Amino acid sequence: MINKLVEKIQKTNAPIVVGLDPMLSYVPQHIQKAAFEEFGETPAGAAEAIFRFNKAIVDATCDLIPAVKPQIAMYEQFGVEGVKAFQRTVDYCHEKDLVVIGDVKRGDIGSTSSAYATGHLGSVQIGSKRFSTFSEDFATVNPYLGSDGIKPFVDVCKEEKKGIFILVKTSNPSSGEFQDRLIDGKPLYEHVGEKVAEWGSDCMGDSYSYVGAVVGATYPEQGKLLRQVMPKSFILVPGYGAQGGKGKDLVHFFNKDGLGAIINSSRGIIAAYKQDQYIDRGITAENFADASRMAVEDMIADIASALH
Ligand SMILES: O=C(O)c1cc(=O)[nH]c(=O)n1[C@@H]1O[C@H](COP(=O)(O)O)[C@@H](O)[C@H]1O
Repeated sequence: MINKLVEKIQKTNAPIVVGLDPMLSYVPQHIQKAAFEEFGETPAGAAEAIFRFNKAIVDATCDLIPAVKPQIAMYEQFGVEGVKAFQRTVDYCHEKDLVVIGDVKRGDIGSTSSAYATGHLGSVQIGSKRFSTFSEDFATVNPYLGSDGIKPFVDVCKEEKKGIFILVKTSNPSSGEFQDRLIDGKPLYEHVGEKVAEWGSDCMGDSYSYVGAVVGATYPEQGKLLRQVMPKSFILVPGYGAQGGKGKDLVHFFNKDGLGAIINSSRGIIAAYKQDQYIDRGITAENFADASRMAVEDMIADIASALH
């Protein structure tokens, strides 16, 4: 799957991910109203509304982008119905030939990580049959439990040719509380980056490993260092747009081959229709998906101009 991700980035010339984080408050009223008329003001109604919202955004952007990243918390808040909307979203994005990064941030003791890896990336045995259930292409993984929490994900990645992105230096304001703590003279995130390089060394695609890292756009200096520490790992870079990251901050996340990083924006794309800059260009809640397309085009141009 890492090879497919690289190919799709090269084909679209767009190292970006559209983050499908559909808070109900981002879903335009006309979509909510139609879903509620059919399913009521219920979790099923909300789930239908967020799926319709996602579908419109995917339809408007899928020819421009290599990948999407649905964030499962946004769906789980609606319980079982929300999880069904997550699954429908994953399946619809696959129909559109997009690489799907499940932002599930899992990680536990080995046996439990193994079940997470099976559910999200692998297939589950039921009697004499096997089923692929969620079937994302990549999942985000939390490394706090150490190697035995990671290994089951790596094993499934090897079998299924899937991939993971391991949290190394997160984009949020408090990320330094633990991640920047010095251990043996080096920050914790650097130790984790070294482990990511080690875990990924025996699961290589053509040019990059199946084991990638998450490093926030909001920490460009750390990104520069981690790029050197993990030369063969793809870096998923959230924090662009709504969290303040800009194209110029991203230059050192990429390798000399122009690859090695994929930048996520969620609210900046899916809620673009609420921004003045797009309202000024004729956007209303009715044509919200056109604003998402414009935001994708603007993001691609911003990153390209920073890299050249
Ligand atoms: O793993 C992630 O994707 C992630 C890691 C991180 O360090 N920071 C971060 O913002 N994210 C996710 O990336 C998305 C960012 O959303 P926006 O700030 O709206 O672009 C959310 O889904 C976050 O959960």
